[in-house]
Amino acid sequence: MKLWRPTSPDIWQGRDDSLEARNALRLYQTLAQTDLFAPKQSGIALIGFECDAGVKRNHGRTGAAQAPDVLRKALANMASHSGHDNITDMGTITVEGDQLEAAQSALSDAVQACQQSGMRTLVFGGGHETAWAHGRGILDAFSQERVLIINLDAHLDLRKAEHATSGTPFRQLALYCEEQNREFQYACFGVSRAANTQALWDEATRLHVTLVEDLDFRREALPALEKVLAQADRVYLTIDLDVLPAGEMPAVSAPAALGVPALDLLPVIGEICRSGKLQAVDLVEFNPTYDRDGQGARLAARLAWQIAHWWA
Ligand SMILES: N=CN[C@@H](CCC(=O)O)C(=O)O
Ligand SMILES: [Mn+2]
Ligand SMILES: [Mn+2]
Repeated sequence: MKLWRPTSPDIWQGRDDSLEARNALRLYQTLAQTDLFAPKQSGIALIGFECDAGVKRNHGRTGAAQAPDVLRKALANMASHSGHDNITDMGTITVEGDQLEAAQSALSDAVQACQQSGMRTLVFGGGHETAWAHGRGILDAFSQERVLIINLDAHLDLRKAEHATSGTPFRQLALYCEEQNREFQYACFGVSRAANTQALWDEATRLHVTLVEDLDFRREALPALEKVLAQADRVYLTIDLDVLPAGEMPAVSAPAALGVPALDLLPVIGEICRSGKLQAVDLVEFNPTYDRDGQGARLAARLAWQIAHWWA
């Protein structure tokens, strides 16, 4: 398949404790690998989207294209508990030069095929241009259902632009829903008023976006979540790692000035996982160039670990 490659065998490696006990296993030992064009009937499809062409177009700091394999490596050595033996690594979609739209179409098609086959999708981006591709795949897979998009992000990513960037995915998904006469159900939690212009804020109001600001997160996130979940059949959760405080997550293109700590985000993520409606998750904007001693990768991998555990 063009624009696709399997994960190299040296990525899924770690410590071997298996002589201590049969269940002393780590994730690299319980994970399966298969080709992207051969989805299974259940479980979690882990797909990499090795792309920062959208970040580049959005004048951001590139480097997110290196994220998928760095995140896989950080996940590999974590202990394998319930849910982790459900993960199948289906390799990585790549982008050729500035051919972002072709890579996004490849990801959308792969996501739709995995979902229609019975798998849920966990995508390691990539810049937030990942979300136009992942979200479109989910909307296409569930064309008769109400799909709620939950974005944990300092940014609204509702920019107007002639072509796709990392700042436009939710505007693109809104237009896609409008073309199909579907309701655009978008909630952005942890958003920073200081990191979004009034024009973007006005666009969010026009599109009836549910907003929970970083300042109000502790008080408002769970009640707001309950409301939006009640009106949805399926949920697509996209986690832009710049929602975290820069001290916890320096490894992003646009670090947050304030941010929402992981320990505040996790109860919200837990509720989403337990809703029974969660179909798709991605972690985006991780940029290894700016990591410190692998701490950012470890935190991002722990979020993925926790989601796979709760999802089960
Ligand atoms: N993915 C989105 N990124 C932000 C970047 C903001 C910045 O560079 O400061 C956005 O477009 O709003
Ligand atoms: Mn974003
Ligand atoms: Mn962001």
